[in-house]
Amino acid sequence: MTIQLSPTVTPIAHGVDLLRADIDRIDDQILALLEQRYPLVQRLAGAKNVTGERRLALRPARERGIVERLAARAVGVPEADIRQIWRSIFALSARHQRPYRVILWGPEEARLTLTALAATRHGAAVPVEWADSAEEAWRAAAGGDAILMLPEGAAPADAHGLDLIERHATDRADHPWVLELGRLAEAEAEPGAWIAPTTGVVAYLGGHGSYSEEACLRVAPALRLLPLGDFADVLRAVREGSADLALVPVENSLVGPIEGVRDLLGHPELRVVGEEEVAVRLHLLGVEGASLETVRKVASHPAALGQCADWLGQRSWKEMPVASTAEAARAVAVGGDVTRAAIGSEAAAIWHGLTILARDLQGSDRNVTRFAIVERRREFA
Ligand SMILES: O=C(O)C(=O)C[C@]1(C(=O)O)C=C[C@@H](O)C=C1
Repeated sequence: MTIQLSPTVTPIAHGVDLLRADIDRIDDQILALLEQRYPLVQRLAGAKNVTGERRLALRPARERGIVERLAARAVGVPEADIRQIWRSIFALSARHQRPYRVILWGPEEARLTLTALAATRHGAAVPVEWADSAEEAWRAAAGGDAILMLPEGAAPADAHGLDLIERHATDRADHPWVLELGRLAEAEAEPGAWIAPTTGVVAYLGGHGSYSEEACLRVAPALRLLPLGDFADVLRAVREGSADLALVPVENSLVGPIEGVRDLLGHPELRVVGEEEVAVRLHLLGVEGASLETVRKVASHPAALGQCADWLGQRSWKEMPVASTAEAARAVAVGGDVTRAAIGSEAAAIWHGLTILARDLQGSDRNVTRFAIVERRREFA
């Protein structure tokens, strides 16, 4: 759309009036476009179901995409100006979709920086409050209706459960970075929009024959597999860069959320980029010579033991929770003991040379585990 402007060469006495008339015409156009933009934002609120959960309406990845696209098109408007103008639009739009406030926390010397940053980032439309402690600030943001801004390193010990919205550089040596954190929608990237890398390393729990391995092979078959001992190690590998991707189970249709994973996923340097569902069949695996009569102890990951609770309830075997189904199978194979069995997949039986003593112990025909595909946030990469 091109707007008809007055000729630029005008006598100076009339120049100001004519220029202002042009500016008024452009402002009318901007307003007319905002009149069209606002209802679209409202409709998006419905599509995003921002009232359903206590989570922010803000979508930082989408905001970055818009600013990048506009900056690439711009000729005379600097990128910093585009970012500043659209930040106000985004903050107002998000606030119309679902009200939020900004909570600030930091030492005395960081207060000016934080106040100024909150104002430029969210504009005057968003209420700003100071918290009395780091813990209080964190709790407020974890409630889902507030954004927390604090200098890097000022987070309370053991803090988790918030997503990184943005990392702002400041001009202060004593607090060079301010983090902006909040509870974002589960997978901020649209499901399906993520494209698996074709080189690199994928970390997962367990080893050969685990369902996590199956999830990795489905999602990113070209990547080198990096099996690790527990969920904390798997996600640390992504944060520290020794893996490009991690796959971790978050929920199983029979036993619900997988213990401990959700908290670890809340780390601000991590980002869930997609999901993969894997149908899980669990079998009893033993060494040669073992049978249902010889077994006394059964080892597996607690979630797998839980999925077989009905079947195991009919026996008086001792249940041994271990780090993963693959680890259980490995230990049984190495032990060579007919009184011990593992619960795991057919692939685990093949990998470890075990015999399947009983099939499909899971309590339902439809036993599905949902895996999160996790990357390091771009800001930290
Ligand atoms: O795309 C969305 O999800 C929106 O809510 C729209 C919009 C926008 O104004 O463009 C608003 C807030 C979000 O942070 C990102 C984009």
